Amino acid sequence: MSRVLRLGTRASALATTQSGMVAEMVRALGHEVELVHVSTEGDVNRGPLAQMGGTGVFVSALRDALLEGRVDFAVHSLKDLPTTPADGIALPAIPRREDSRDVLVARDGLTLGELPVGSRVGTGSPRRAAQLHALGLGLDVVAIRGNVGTRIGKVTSGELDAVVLAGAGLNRLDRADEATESLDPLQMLPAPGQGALAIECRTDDTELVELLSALDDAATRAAVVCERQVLATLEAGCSAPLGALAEVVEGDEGEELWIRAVALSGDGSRTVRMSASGLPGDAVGIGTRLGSEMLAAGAAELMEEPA
Ligand SMILES: NCc1[nH]cc(CCC(=O)O)c1CC(=O)O
Repeated sequence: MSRVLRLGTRASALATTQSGMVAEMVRALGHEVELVHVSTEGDVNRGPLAQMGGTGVFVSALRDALLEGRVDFAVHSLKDLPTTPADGIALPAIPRREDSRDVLVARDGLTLGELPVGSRVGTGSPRRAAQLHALGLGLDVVAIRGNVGTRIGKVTSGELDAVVLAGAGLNRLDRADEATESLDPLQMLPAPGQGALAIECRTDDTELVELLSALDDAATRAAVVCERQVLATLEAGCSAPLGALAEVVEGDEGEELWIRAVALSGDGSRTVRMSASGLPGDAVGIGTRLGSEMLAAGAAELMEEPA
């Protein structure tokens, strides 16, 4: 391709790092890439995300820039993408996911189990808050927002005893060594799509759709499609108290997809926890089945209960 490819990115450290990683992947395929900054409502407005129209606040400005031809492609954290496809926007690549787990960054190197009763643990995520409450450790869950640096700063300053963050974000910012524990998904299931990147471009830019599809990882795509199908079936948004984690593993008869999911009441006192498995090619079907079973068990009503 002879043109220079313009990669639209938000200005945050995590967004520019993720875009930089993808820019390198595209350059490795032999193409020229330049980064173009685009600001979004989620960056400008510092209020609680849940009051900002919920899903997609970080996403729509980049999609507008794509559709208006100001940029050629964009990188999102997959977990921030609404489950409904956008008109004119293609998702040619979901690169290989590395760490999907949440991590704890606590004072004095503490793990979750070592935090004393009454410890102040910060998170802005209803999913993380509900799962923290559900552990029954007597933690005081404090609502916070801000970028990774701001959140960790509240532990460094002594304002909080710990915060919970996506491990992938810390790894990408080269701050993985600040995590004091990677949380076992048995205790803390991640958000659907957590840790995976989504690369978007215009559907009608068929040349670029084809080029970017070289960066797609089929196993990661199957896993996150399944996780997001649970979310869609439960008609929940990215800020719902819902965790889901799927993996493609080698079984006796070839590849199998496994998924675990949990829906919680806001205060974590009630949970619907279920799992399913099947063939990776049936990721949508597996996610729909699991979501339907969770609905039948009352998951939708649970998630509406306040914190
Ligand atoms: N909610 C914002 C957000 N969107 C994606 C990530 C981390 C990177 C990822 O999950 O891929 C984060 C930060 C966090 O949850 O700690």
